[in-house]
Amino acid sequence: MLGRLNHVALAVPDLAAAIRSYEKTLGATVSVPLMLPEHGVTVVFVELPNTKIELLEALGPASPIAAFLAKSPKGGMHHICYEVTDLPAATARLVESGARILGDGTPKIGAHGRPVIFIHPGDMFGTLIELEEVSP
Ligand SMILES: CC[C@@H](C(=O)O)C(=O)SCCNC(=O)CCNC(=O)[C@H](O)C(C)(C)COP(=O)(O)OP(=O)(O)OC[C@H]1O[C@@H](n2cnc3c(N)ncnc32)[C@H](O)[C@@H]1OP(=O)(O)O
Ligand SMILES: [Co+2]
Repeated sequence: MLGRLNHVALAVPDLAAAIRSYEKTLGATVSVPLMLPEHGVTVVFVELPNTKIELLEALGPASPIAAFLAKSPKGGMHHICYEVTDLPAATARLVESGARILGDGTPKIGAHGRPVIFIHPGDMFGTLIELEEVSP
């Protein structure tokens, strides 16, 4: 069921500062900021040879990142995203196993323009897990 690790997401209190640090200090290639109000985030991707780092800043008062930063003001690891080729089948297996799918339980379109879901961290041993559907 699981494919590649699509990204590791880090919540940051100041995206501009994080971009500068990744570009200047780590010499990274960072995408341009993308505002995604439907997710309550502004996001950039740090390209790595084997996966991506997603840097997330809160967008709007209802942002999940704002809630995260209220508990961890300096930021931190927010979620990891696995690729799957059949999101409906993966979702059905998770629901059948008793895991909670966050939001209204249906996929949203993520930053890559593909369907994503999130699994409640309480049902994944304390880590927020995102699944992103990719073509087989
Ligand atoms: C860029 C677009 C897209 C992509 O394409 O990649 C994204 O990645 S969007 C990213 C932002 N969107 C989301 O995170 C959506 C899913 N998240 C949520 O629904 C909520 O953030 C949450 C996970 C339900 C947490 O809600 P919150 O209100 O912040 O806290 P709760 O009190 O309800 O938390 C319950 C429980 O979960 C623990 N928690 C909270 N956040 C995390 C986390 N990031 N990782 C691990 N655990 C987390 C929290 O501490 C609570 O634990 P207990 O107290 O033990 O119950
Ligand atoms: Co993500």
